Amino acid sequence: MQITQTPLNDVLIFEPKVFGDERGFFMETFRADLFTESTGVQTLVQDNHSKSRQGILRGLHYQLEHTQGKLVRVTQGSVYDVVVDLRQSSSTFGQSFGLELSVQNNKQLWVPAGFAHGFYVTSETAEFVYKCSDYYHPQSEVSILWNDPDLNIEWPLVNGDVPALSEKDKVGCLFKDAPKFD
Ligand SMILES: Cc1cn([C@H]2C[C@H](O)[C@@H](COP(=O)(O)OP(=O)(O)O[C@H]3O[C@@H](C)C(=O)[C@@H](O)[C@H]3O)O2)c(=O)[nH]c1=O
Repeated sequence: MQITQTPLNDVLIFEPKVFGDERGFFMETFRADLFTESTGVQTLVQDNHSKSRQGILRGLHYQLEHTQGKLVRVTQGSVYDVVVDLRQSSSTFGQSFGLELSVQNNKQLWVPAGFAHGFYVTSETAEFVYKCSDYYHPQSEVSILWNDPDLNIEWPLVNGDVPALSEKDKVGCLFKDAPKFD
């Protein structure tokens, strides 16, 4: 497993070593020892799996209570994945970082607690799988608008289209009005 830093504090990329042979491939996708050593997080308690069509954008989400760190990856297709640092004490507060996660590159992104997270599906369909450090808490969930003018995220929109959003994400809040972390 190769672990690399990103431009945002505490956001890490995990790249498993892939062993290919005539049968196909093998890779370790998660090891608690390496994970805890590099993130400081002891336990991941919930696994999620979603499937989306091309042009779907989910995000930018976070929970104010039961704040979740998320170890995210793609098991089919490709997405553009984005994180936003909402921690006012962080030197990268207010900055975003995006990268492609795909079944080809096998990259996993560690999204620490205190970040908003979202992704846009660039392949025909994509399956998205992630482990979370705390449980779903819809009462404290916040959605920030994908096209917030202050964040100015460069989504790689297919054919320049407007992304398809859930009703909740259509009425997301602006970054400037979003509740932040200390
Ligand atoms: C996230 C989640 C949703 N649900 C339910 C609620 C709802 O009926 C249905 C779909 O929920 P949503 O529309 O919120 O799903 P989705 O838009 O995929 O939400 C996810 O987006 C990405 C970007 C994240 O970072 C995740 O943490 C999560 O917020 O699934 C759960 O039961 N448990 C969960 O953990």
